[in-house]
Amino acid sequence: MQLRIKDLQFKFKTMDKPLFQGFDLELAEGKILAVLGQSGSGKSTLLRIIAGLEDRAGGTIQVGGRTFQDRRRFLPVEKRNIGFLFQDYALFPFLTVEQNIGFGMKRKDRKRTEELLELTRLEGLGKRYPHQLSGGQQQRAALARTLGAEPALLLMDEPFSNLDTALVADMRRDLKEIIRKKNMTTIFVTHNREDAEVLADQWLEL
Ligand SMILES: Nc1ncnc2c1ncn2[C@@H]1O[C@H](COP(=O)(O)OP(=O)(O)OP(=O)(O)O)[C@@H](O)[C@H]1O
Repeated sequence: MQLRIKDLQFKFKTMDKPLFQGFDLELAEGKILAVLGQSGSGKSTLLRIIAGLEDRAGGTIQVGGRTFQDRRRFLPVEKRNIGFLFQDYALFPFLTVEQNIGFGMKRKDRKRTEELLELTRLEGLGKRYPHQLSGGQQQRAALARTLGAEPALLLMDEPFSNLDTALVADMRRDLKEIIRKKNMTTIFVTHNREDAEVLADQWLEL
């Protein structure tokens, strides 16, 4: 299993009831999990806990054989090697697409940058700045940057919510193909059951 969560416990200070209690989850390498559920059910919080952005969760989290947290340890976010794709793309506006992709890499590598540009169908657009790209291209550039860091797990929070509906079907297909080619273990949050139907191998209702 690429991801193992055992007996997760989590509650925000302001809450009476825990958001997670005795929660378990397993995901095999290369599989795509869709997380669905009503507003406020804890979807984004689950991603934040896995990424190490919430440090008060109980239980065990292991990714790629590494323990992110257990009773004794808590690995900080920067040591977890998690790829996070937000709905607002989070590209650096003052860096070109190539520079954005290079930013995530441990060692700058021209060849790998070119490969990622090709994989995300951005050949020839490497020298552009994010504002010179369409929404779908920005989304793919953000994915290329995230993949450049070779994450052990890819987390996406509502990856399609800022895209025009006309683009969503293409983007779903692109994303699926890219994730499959890279054999990326992926968790994504969505409100849209169609996203889950097209993209996911596994579903989780929170
Ligand atoms: N920093 C915080 N402090 C206290 N409560 C919080 C905090 N962040 C989120 N919450 C609460 O925790 C619950 C889960 O929030 P979360 O953002 O994980 O939900 P979600 O399922 O992603 O919702 P949505 O579908 O609306 O994005 C909500 O009730 C929210 O109000």
